[in-house]
Amino acid sequence: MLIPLPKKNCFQLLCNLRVPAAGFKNTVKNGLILQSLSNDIYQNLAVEDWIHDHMNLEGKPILFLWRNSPSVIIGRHQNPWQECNLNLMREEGIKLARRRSGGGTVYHDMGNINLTFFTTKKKYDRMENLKLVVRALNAVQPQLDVQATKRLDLLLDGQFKISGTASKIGRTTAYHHCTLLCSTDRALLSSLLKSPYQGIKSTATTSIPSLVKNLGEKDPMLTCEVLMNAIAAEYAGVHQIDNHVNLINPTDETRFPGISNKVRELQSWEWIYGKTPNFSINTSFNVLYKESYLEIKVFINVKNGKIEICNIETPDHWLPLEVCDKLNSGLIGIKFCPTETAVLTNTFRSTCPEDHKLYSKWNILCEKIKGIM
Ligand SMILES: Nc1ncnc2c1ncn2[C@@H]1O[C@H](COP(=O)(O)OC(=O)CCCC[C@@H]2CCSS2)[C@@H](O)[C@H]1O
Repeated sequence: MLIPLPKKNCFQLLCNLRVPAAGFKNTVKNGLILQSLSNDIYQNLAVEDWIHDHMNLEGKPILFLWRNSPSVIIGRHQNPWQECNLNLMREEGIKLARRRSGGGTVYHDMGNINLTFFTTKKKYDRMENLKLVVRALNAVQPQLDVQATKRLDLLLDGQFKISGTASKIGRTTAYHHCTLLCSTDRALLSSLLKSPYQGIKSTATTSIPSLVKNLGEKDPMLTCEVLMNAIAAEYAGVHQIDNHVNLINPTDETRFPGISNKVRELQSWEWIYGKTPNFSINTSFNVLYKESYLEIKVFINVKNGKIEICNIETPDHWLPLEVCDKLNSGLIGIKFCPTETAVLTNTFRSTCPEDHKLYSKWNILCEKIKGIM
């Protein structure tokens, strides 16, 4: 539930984050620089939502700087099964988030900076923002060859992506957010952003993979801290504001009334997986039986993240038809996720008669089905 706050007051709330000094309100009139104290992707995305929903940015743009612990962030209209390796993410404890803006999937860790440029819809200008970032980079290292592309990536040496862009345009307010790779784990980035799932058909937005590089690999002086300060200084110069970075705590309900509800929504299964555009999976796998392989065919249709149609076909000399049908009908309506499937298949398993062969085939089948989720 949104707590309706007059938009003007919200700006005062944020202005007051700084130790109040005489004349402070005058010095922040033309803009504000914020930096999050949190490294939690859901909390930081909630700050973006909160500012977008509550602030009147007329004549007062905001730059928000933030970093996250390891997370994969998909675009608003994407399919996580198509974009990333969910099994690897679960193993490595890497968070998955769906953002409100469109576009492709990126990986964040503490070696990646995120910049959000909030403005009125009228003042929204992504190329200007990227030029500001390029100037800040060149102020630190004049020899860097960084250029913005037509699709608003930043490329290093004409070929390596160091920044990706996305945006959200509301009725009156807009934001442009982008990443900046300083010292991200590139090996992990590329293994996480490779989907192992076969046979997915969907209309979801697909990402555009690029060769990536860290600025720190070019010059070790280019750390996240140095670059955040340089960008803040350039922003302050452009907007003629005090070059002070206001540290904010996204869990502070007195500063951001209603923010915990936003965090909860961003963390929910319904938002992350449930908002996936409808899709189907048409695949098959082999199981070894009496020294030869048998093919198991799977067709699953997923609507709002839940299984709508399920058609698993096993050779009936391997698994009795009624057992397979039991699985097909049991899966309908449940979340397309391994934990829900495990609950269901464990319940079935316990109703299995003391038939060890059947029990083991059932196990193999259930593990394979969970593996595609
Ligand atoms: N952190 C990061 N920075 C730059 N490029 C990346 C990153 N992670 C992955 N990639 C590369 O970009 C493509 C996807 O490119 P694609 O163009 O499809 O998508 C984007 O760029 C989206 C940028 C979203 C920025 C938001 C800002 C705050 S929250 S997330 C991916 O396959 C990798 O090759």
